[in-house]
Amino acid sequence: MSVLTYRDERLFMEDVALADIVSMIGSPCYVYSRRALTDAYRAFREALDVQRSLVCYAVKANGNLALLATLADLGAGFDIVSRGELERVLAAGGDPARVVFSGVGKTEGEMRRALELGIRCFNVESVAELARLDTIAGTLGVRAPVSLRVNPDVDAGTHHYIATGLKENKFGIPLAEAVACYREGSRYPHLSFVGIDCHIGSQLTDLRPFGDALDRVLPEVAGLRRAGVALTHVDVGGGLGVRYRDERPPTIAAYVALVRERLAAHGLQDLELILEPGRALVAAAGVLATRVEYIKETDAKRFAIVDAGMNDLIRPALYGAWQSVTAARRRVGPAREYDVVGPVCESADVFGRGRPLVIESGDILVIGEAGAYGFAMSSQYNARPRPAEVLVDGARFHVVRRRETYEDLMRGECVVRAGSRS
Ligand SMILES: Cc1ncc(COP(=O)(O)O)c(C=O)c1O
Ligand SMILES: N[C@@H](CCCC[NH3+])C(=O)O
Repeated sequence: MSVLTYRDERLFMEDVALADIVSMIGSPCYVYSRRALTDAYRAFREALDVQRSLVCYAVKANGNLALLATLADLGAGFDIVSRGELERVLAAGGDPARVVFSGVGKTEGEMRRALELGIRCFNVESVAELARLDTIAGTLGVRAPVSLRVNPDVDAGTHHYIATGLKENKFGIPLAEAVACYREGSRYPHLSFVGIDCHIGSQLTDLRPFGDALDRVLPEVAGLRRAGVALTHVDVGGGLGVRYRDERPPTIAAYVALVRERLAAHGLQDLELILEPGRALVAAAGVLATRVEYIKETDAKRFAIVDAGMNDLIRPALYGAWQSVTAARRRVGPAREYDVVGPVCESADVFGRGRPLVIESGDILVIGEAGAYGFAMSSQYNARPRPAEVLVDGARFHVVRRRETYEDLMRGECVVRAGSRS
């Protein structure tokens, strides 16, 4: 957890003690490091330097406006999958001309809004979607920029819930069918085929599947070029993994080097390169801080019951994902093993099993690598208001999303008693 360091006995993010944040704004809370986010973005930019390129942050990983604004200010583009994400990008000052729109189920309303704003490109995932986009662009009197998301039928070697590049997955268009669409592009008078896109899954810790996918897709791009269909960009999606426990994911530099080497091998180095990283930008920049409410010992187990639950961070419950658990105050004494569990009424509400800790009730625990798919996947299950989000910036911190209130829990609802007139 390089974003965190102990100073004396206290755990710091940048120059702020996590326990100080919690004592001021309460628990649980997500805490993000602006420096870590900026460093990760710059690592992509530096690796890409010599190639015309655009880093489109995958908003789904964490759509907090303060993080989006940080990335927009650095010049990032954005990969969105819904109108809601588009509105977030706009609210954060993102440039629609740097937005790519992915997703298998874009509605008419979403397409219309994105066309009116003049987004960079639609990553189209089916022939039916092509037809719909063509019609809507026609009614608006514009040409929609299109990149087909192809499904290369490659095993990403990741958790099967987050693998997207196999032919049985719902994502993308089979390669041969996509090639036919490009060749018959004139059938769609209101579309302009500008790029090709491929995203095979998330949390990839090996370069090989990325290389395999490129080796299937790029020869087709070269073939299309020979046939007179000149695309201007290749979008390689996201998916670069991070280290949660003992994984050894490739560095950003090694990943970018592989992509550039494959483009050059197929004579496509002049194409613009688009990337859609999510996790690799934000996972390590964030933690979830939570207080130990109770320590409970039974014949079978010792539990640390914390005030965050699976509704706040679902990855361990949903994927069996391992995330680090560290005490915000280092105590001396023998470590004991705890199952770190939340208050939610589900046996899956476990953040970690058998974790060695030296803690007392009231202590703050810090769940690491929680910046990606943490708050973004949170819910109010068990009628639990969602946590606050905080951005650390050097020695200062800002609440960038206030904790939800009990009024927030019931917002928009009303009571209708039997016999009421509508
Ligand atoms: C189309 C698309 N692009 C980008 C991403 C971001 O993936 P990751 O967070 O693994 O970089 C995803 C999510 O897997 C995605 O579905
Ligand atoms: N939610 C997943 C990643 C999904 C990626 C979505 N395309 C995770 O936490 O690992």
